[in-house]
Amino acid sequence: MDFEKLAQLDAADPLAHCRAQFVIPADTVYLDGNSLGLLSHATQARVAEVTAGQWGQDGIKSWNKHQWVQLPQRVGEKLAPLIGAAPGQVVCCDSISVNLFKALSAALSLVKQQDEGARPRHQVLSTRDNFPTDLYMVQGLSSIVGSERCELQLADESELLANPQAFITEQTAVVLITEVNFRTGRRLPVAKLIEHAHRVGARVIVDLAHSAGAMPVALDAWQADFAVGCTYKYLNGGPGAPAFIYVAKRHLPAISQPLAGWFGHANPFAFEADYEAAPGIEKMLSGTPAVLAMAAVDAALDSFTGVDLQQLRAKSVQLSELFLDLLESTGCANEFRCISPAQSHERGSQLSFAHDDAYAICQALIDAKIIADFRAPNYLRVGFTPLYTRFTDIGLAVERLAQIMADKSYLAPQFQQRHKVT
Ligand SMILES: Cc1ncc(COP(=O)(O)O)c(C=O)c1O
Ligand SMILES: Nc1c(O)cccc1C(=O)C[C@H](N)C(=O)O
Repeated sequence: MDFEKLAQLDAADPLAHCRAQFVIPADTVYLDGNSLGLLSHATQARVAEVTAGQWGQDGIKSWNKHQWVQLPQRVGEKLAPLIGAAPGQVVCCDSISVNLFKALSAALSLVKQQDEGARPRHQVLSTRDNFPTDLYMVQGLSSIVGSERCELQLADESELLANPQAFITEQTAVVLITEVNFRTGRRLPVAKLIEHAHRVGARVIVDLAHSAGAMPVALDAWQADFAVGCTYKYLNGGPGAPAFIYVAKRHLPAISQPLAGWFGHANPFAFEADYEAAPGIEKMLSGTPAVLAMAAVDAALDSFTGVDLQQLRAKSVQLSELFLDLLESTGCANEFRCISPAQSHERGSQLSFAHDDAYAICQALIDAKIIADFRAPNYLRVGFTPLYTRFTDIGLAVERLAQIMADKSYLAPQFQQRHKVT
């Protein structure tokens, strides 16, 4: 491994300075930011301040004094430029799953209004290989409103991309699409799918779980209708950090959502018996914000200040290409089947490899302080977070992977037992 050359790449990296903002686990190469991003020093300090300083010293006064009440909007506005959204369209709240439920209901009622009395369409089109929670939320909503109002229709991802018109039809009410496939890392052409959907009057919900903070996203330019995403992956908001939801401004006056909690009320502190939705994006809120967790997200987003997202994407591609090149040069690439697309523009910020012993290989890698992850049935995933992953890290990861494959140390009994949840 030519570590001198890798050090030169690190020295020339315009984002190299970002790494110092993070707490990097000792002697560890962390390639799992696609599942849980690392802690930043600023986040650590903010959580301490909000806990001891604000909650500890100011108690209940903090809702006003430290503007806890406005956190969902404030964090939403801070996040908006990272996903290509103009102000007034994003709030931070709940989980992706819960936000999907709200977005699905809102999108279906929007299409019903638009179809005015004609037999309302009810199909929600998604991909079979989507992250399961996305599909479960459609199934859950369907069990409440009935399949005549909401019915999940599944398409094979490759077939949908090859022939979108065959799947996105006049019967389609909503297209629910995740930009980057969590298993394969395949990046779907969202703008093109939105165009197809709009042509037949369908609305689109985009799941940005594996996009936000990893690459430029252009929700407004794409004319997306709704979007959801999490903050615990590439945005480094922390375990279980609250998610976000985007609603295009043009839809805000017409839409409503069923989880109509008091934080979405036009005047929450009037404590009125009747619900009146807030006029703006606040109507997507439900209950009290998780202040400590949201404060962590707020601080984590500061590490994107001054970061050019095109540069971020360029580094992500460079890191993934380097991984593939180095793996090839070690001679062990052919032991794996790379299930991620060959072309970098068709990938997110991860690579996935199929191998019968992927679970054990992943455990052996973790034991060697290379943090990757495993997804059933047999995929090894490595994620690249351009803010803190160095080119040198890729060299170390591939070197150790090659070693594990050469000495077959992954066959040791301690790596075989499947007892881990992630
Ligand atoms: C594409 C996608 N959607 C949704 C989720 C999860 O959503 P939630 O925040 O509700 O756990 C994940 C990963 O956890 C994901 O990869
Ligand atoms: N959200 C997660 C969790 O609460 C526990 C373990 C993993 C996760 C994940 O984020 C999984 C992730 N969406 C994935 O791509 O597999």
